[in-house]
Amino acid sequence: MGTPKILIVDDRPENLLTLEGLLEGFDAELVRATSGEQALAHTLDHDFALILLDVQMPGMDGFEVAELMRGNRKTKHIPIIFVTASYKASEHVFKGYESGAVDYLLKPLNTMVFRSKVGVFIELFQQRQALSEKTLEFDRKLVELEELQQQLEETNEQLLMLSTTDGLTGLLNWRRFDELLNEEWKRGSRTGRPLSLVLMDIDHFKAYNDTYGHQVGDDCLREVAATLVKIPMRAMDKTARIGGEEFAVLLPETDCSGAIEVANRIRECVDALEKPHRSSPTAGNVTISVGVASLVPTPGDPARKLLELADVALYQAKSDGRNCCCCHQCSLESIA
Ligand SMILES: Nc1nc2c(ncn2[C@@H]2O[C@H](COP(=O)(O)OP(=O)(O)OP(=O)(O)O)[C@@H](O)[C@H]2O)c(=O)[nH]1
Repeated sequence: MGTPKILIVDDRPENLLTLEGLLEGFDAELVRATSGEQALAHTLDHDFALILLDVQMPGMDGFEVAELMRGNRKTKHIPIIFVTASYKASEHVFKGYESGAVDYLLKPLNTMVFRSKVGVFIELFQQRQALSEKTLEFDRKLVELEELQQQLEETNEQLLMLSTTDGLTGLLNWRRFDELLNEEWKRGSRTGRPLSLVLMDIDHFKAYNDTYGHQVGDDCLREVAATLVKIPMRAMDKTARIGGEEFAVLLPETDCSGAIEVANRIRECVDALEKPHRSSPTAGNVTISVGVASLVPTPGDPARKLLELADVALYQAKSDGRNCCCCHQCSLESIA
């Protein structure tokens, strides 16, 4: 906090000296002006705690100075005490207050009264300064807090993303898929609408890895995942990588025939990639086998039931020669 400044204005140097004497002992810096013009100029360079203003001065008098100060945004809040020897009854006092003065003292000044008034204004100024510093600090802290909050939200979003996403393919991971399966199972139990699951497994992927290397195997997994993402599906359908070379699509409110349609589309799209797989005993390119299961969820049964049925269908598709779809509901008949 800076030392409070007091502007003393009087055209007579001896009066300025008297004021200085009366102000002795205050922890304040005194700035002097011998005319109204000089006083106004000082107000532009300093922030005063108080102005002691002589009324009668040649040129611009004290009232004019006060009026001009009240009209200016930077100076209108500065308290003014008019100090004058001329006492012309209440009309002058009134004029002083009208122009914005906060007090009006007559010469000769009563030392006790004068000093106690000045003391009050210095204290007020210091309180105002302390308040504005606290306000600034508070604003700074508020900005810091908002930044921290934003960082926290971003970190939480990233954490959530990491905990629900498969790092290799960007698809949902097993953990999230399992949650969704349970949620949709419960929803289906309430609505009585069917829930379908399409389970996919890349054929002879061990041989693919052995032939082309693990890195190329990873690229292949990404490519299959990207193909799944491109296949048009409804917003509520969820695609996940649920195991090494195993993928799943959860299809809420979809019956068996709808799920078979999706399953065939997916299998055809992967086949159409024509991605070479020279060590595949069943095809010259990367293919997938697909198992489909569809159920109207029953409240007492676990959601895993759907997964188990789809798994049985997938096993059947593998047994049927791979690169095909099997549906559990269709008596495990191969459908492609
Ligand atoms: N590159 C790569 N390979 C993986 C990843 N996860 C699992 N695998 C491999 O996938 C292969 C799966 O092999 P298997 O379960 O024997 O099945 P498969 O060779 O695909 O044979 P079928 O499923 O019967 O057609 C294993 O060799 C795993 O090491 C992965 O993240 N990246």
